[in-house]
Amino acid sequence: MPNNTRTRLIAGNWKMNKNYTEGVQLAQDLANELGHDTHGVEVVVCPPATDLKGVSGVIEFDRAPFGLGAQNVYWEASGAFTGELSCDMLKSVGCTHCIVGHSERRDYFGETDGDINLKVKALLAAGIVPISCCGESLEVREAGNQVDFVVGQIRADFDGVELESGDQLVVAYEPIWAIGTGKTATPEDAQEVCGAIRAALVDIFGADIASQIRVLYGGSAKPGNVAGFLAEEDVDGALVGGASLVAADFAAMVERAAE
Ligand SMILES: O=C[C@H](O)COP(=O)(O)O
Repeated sequence: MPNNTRTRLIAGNWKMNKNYTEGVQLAQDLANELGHDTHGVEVVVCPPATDLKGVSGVIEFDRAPFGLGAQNVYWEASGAFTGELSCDMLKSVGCTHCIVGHSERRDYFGETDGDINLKVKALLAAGIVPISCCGESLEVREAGNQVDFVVGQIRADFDGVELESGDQLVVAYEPIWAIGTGKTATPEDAQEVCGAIRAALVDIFGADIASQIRVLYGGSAKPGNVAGFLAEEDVDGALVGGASLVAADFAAMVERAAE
């Protein structure tokens, strides 16, 4: 278990996988694998928008021990924004968390730090916990600029953001070169950047709040390597892509986090 007071968090990002029927099935399989006790580890799954209501039903009726997160949100409350979802819509289907700033949204859909800043503020105002992603490209890492780059993202994404407590926000460090590639950062690589993220959070929010914000590692995390990341002082969990699509693997990661 961690030597700090932060509750470990294992979050699954299903990305654009699993239709409604498959998503409900995966949630039920995960509920069966986990049983009713996650031994002090918080678990969240983030299915595609079309699956949210169905997975919410599994959480409610099967008493599944995980929370529900969306993968995206728009900051306006309502109106003519075709294709977008508001915070209120996410809340109405039971979302407690929402991923923002994933590198896939930044790279493929042109999301900027300014967009992410507005999304973080809208989610906080709605009482939804943002899982705010950051991470450097291979080019940035090879130039040795990963810490400066990620701290710059954090400062821009949280500019003007105010928190009352550290459990309102989660940060996920995901080096882009490690996402879905099978190449993982080493635990030491993760700690270098997650430690710098924590220091930046202290600067932005103050030491008390920053000490309670969970910082996750993401990028080819799986049952066989997650314990190494969790052993690092500033890594409080994982944001899991591919391995979250296999109930037994994701449950095994939760088990590792409980050890
Ligand atoms: O949000 C999750 C990350 O992009 C990691 O994905 P991955 O575990 O498939 O590498």
